[in-house]
Parts: sequence; structure tokens; C-alpha cells
Amino acid sequence: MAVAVYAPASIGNLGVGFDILGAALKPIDGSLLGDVVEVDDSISGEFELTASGRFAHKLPDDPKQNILYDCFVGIQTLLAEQGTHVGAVKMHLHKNLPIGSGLGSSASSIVAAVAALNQFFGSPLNEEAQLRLMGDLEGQISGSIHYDNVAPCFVGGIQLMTELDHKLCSTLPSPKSWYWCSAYPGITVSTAEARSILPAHYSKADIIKHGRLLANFVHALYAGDDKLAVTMMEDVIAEPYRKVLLPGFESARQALLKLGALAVGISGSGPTLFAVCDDISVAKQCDAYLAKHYLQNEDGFSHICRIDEAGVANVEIQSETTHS
Ligand SMILES: Nc1ncnc2c1ncn2[C@@H]1O[C@H](COP(=O)(O)OP(=O)(O)O)[C@@H](O)[C@H]1O
Ligand SMILES: N[C@@H](CCOP(=O)(O)O)C(=O)O
Repeated sequence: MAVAVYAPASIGNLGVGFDILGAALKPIDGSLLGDVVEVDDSISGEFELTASGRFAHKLPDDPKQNILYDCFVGIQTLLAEQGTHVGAVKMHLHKNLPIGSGLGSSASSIVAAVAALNQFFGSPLNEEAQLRLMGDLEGQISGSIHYDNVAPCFVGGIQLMTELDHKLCSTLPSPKSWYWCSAYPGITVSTAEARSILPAHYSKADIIKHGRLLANFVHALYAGDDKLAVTMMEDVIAEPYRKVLLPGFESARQALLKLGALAVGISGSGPTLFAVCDDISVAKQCDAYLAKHYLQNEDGFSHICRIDEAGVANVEIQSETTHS
């Protein structure tokens, strides 16, 4: 039976917690900010993939260069190791997220595809096995395995990576009062390149500071001390080196803080910027500022979001996700 799965956009790194903290996003206006993958049918020939959606034209032309093909091969290989042999399938990708945006676009495609394929084949893989495969596939794209997009995208919420064999991540409490303004300017930053410009080594002072920020952030979430948590959202690992890739980031940050945002950071490897606000009127002002000053072309967009606590979800195959 055909399956259709939605996987939300995500922020990798919450200012603090490079590669080990991530959050799934849900626009408050109810729009779908994430990819949808359909597995239509078992077929006798070669793997088939079609795509539609706002950002489909930015995908590689060759279906075998699409990460969905690797998702299919990955599942097929795992199942073969368990003695189950599955043939080719027909898939459709509704590409709603821009590529190279810092919104976990590849993670969204991977999570939706692995979850959809797993369901299509009768759910042979448990959550941990699916998530491990998702991390491996994300690593193929970005150059090294990191779960901070795939984990929240898959299970929802704010996730802290544990990376243990039997438990890859843990859900942290999400501050209920926070709005996450998220603005994608419309230009592309490659995650692999944004990772390659980071230093191979950090100073003792930076390591100590990052440990202090991360530990206090997690403590504050459990203590329900949102003010302390937001004060800890400072990036000493990536932002100092990456902000040169984001035109207008520093001036936007200053303006957003003046408007009342509590923290501003780079979403993933950028160029999307996020701003945390605990008041809807401030969030609306930040959103309007970002739409006017941070977007650079017609591909850009800005949303006010909450944390998506659900993660991956089955959706109806309907006009929005169907294709010709
Ligand atoms: N379904 C897909 N979704 C997104 N990127 C894909 C997909 N299939 C292949 N790719 C390739 O993977 C790379 C993703 O780039 P990356 O900078 O990691 O994007 P993001 O950070 O938005 O996930 C691009 O080279 C893109 O062409
Ligand atoms: N922790 C990663 C997150 C990358 O997110 P993306 O959405 O830009 O792929 C990093 O900062 O490199």
C-alpha cells in the first residue's frame, strides 16, 4: 500500500551545542515546512523517482544522485543482511525545503524517505536502526556523521545527542513560551563547505566556555529556567568562523536584539538565521524585520515557529503532495 510521510525542518546547533543539539520546527500559521516522500509501488524494473514542490528544480537531475536513492539502497542492503530481499520501488519527493539552507533540507528528505520505505516494507527496522541509517546517509552528504538534524526531524522536540549504540539521542524539555523566528534569505551555503572552514582544534578557553554553556543550557531546561537557558545560547564553535558566509547576519542580529529577541543564531550551517522570542508581538516584529531586511531574493522566506514535538508524520496523499 502507498505511504506518504512528512518530515519537518530542523535547526542543527541551538547556538550552543554544535552537532549535539537540534530542534524540529513547526510554523504557527500551520504551513508544512518540511519534505514529503511517497512510496507508491513495488516495480519490476529500475528504481524510479519523481519530484515536485517549490525547490524540486534545485535537485540533481539524475535520480540516482538524489539522496532518496541512497535511502532505498541503504534499506535494501540492511534488509538483505536480515535475509529479506526487496525489489525496486517508485518514489515521489515533494521538495518543500531549500537545499543548502540550514534548515536540515537533506535530513528532511532522508528522514521522510527512510521512514516511508520502512513502513512500506512492513516496518522491519526499529527506531534506533532507522535513526542510525539516517545519520549515516546525512554523513554521506555533509562529510561527517551528525545527528542534530535527523534526530529532531525524526522524533521531534529538542534533541540532545548521546550517540550510544542503544540510544542515539534524548529529548530535552522545550520552553513552552518560546517562538523561533526562522528566516532563509534565499542564497545557498553548502554544509560540507561550512564544516570544512571550521578549525581542526580549539583553545582550552573555548572548550571550557562551550562546556559551561552546554551544561547550563541543559540544566536550565530541566529546571524550567528559560531566562538562564536563553542566556547560554552563544556559539563559540561555529559562528565566529561562519558568519562571514552570511551577508547581513551581524546587522540583523543587532536589530533583532533591539526589537526584543532573546537570542539570535545561525540555523545549522546557515544562511538561515533564527531568533528566540518569548512574546508573540516581538516575534511578529522580528519576522517583519527579517522579511524586509534579511531576505535577498524570491526564494527566501520567514516563519514564526514553535518546536514540532511530533517529528515525522504520516500524511494523506492529497493534491498538495500528489504529482502528475
Ligand atoms: N533530496 C535531497 N534533498 C536535499 N539535498 C539533496 C537531495 N538529494 C541530493 N541532495 C544533494 O545534497 C546536498 C545537500 O547540501 P547541503 O548543503 O548539505 O544541504 P542542507 O544543509 O540543506 O541539507 C546538495 O549537493 C544536494 O544536491
Ligand atoms: N551541526 C551541523 C548542522 C548542519 O545543518 P544544515 O541544515 O546546514 O545541514 C553543522 O553545523 O554543520
